[in-house]
Amino acid sequence: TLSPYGVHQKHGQISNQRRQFSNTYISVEMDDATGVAVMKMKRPPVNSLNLELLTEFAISLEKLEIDRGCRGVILTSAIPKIFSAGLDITEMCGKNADHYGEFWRALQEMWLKLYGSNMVTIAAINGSSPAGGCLLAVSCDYRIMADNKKYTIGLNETQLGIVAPFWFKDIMTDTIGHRATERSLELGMLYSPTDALKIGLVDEVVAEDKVLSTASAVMAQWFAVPDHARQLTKSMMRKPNLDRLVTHREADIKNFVSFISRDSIQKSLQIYMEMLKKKGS
Ligand SMILES: CC/C=C\CCC/C=C/C(=O)SCCNC(=O)CCNC(=O)[C@H](O)C(C)(C)COP(=O)(O)OP(=O)(O)OC[C@H]1O[C@@H](n2cnc3c(N)ncnc32)[C@H](O)[C@@H]1OP(=O)(O)O
Repeated sequence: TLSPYGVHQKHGQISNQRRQFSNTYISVEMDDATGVAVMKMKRPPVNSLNLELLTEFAISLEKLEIDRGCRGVILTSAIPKIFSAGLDITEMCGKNADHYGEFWRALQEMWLKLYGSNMVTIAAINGSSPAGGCLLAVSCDYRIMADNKKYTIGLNETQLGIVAPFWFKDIMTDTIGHRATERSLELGMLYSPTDALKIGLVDEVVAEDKVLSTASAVMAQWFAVPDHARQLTKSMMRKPNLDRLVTHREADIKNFVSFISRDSIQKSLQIYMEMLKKKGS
């Protein structure tokens, strides 16, 4: 068995088989010849992360983690122009405290599995990726974004009147540095692919039709490093952030539930949702 922190040598299976498994909101295609799984989010219209999607995400990753043929995952979207719109705001509006708690625990669980994965994880960001969408991307080992100035990525929570939790902030800081994170989070900034590349929020920007092929090529480079050495290094780099959430998990849930239940926060989220709906009509 693998713990989120454990280290496990994956043996690639040589075969030409492609295996697929699909849930309601996640589909996975596993290529046994390469050891790479392509995991696609497919929740129209914008891949917003609801309880079901988060649960399926965590289960799919868990399945791949224990699959000895799988050494790497490319995370992408089946929805054109959108990677993920972040957390489903309707999960944080007008529900009761038990629901908020369950939702937040599912988000934590998904993140512990993704960020703590022993596999090589590459985000193929083929569309907009605000807030929780950005969290998914920065939790991967490498980020490739489609070159389209209409797409944005960043932690824009403050624009909704909410606050990115400490573990979002920690990995953003690890990715782009303290000063850039401070400014970015306070202002709730969303970056174009070119600007995201400049600050190191993504690692590469490529033509839209090259995102997946580039992800496969990068995966091959990462596979050239012996798994055990790469995994031990990843674990050493990420363990403090994982431990911090595990240690403070219940307090983090309590804090989220109490914050999101406030009347003023509910009002802010409702106004934001109305603004989104108006924009769309
Ligand atoms: C103590 C800690 C406390 C709190 C921490 C909480 C952390 C929160 C993290 C988050 O992730 S919050 C979510 C932040 N997300 C956003 O701000 C993105 C909002 N969406 C957009 O900007 C755009 O929708 C888009 C993703 C850029 C796509 O634009 P497009 O024009 O293609 O689509 P449209 O805007 O028309 O949306 C279609 C449809 O989808 C609904 N929608 C969009 N985003 C969300 C969402 N995140 N949750 C729920 N629903 C969403 C939108 O209202 C439209 O619905 P309609 O068709 O019924 O009008």
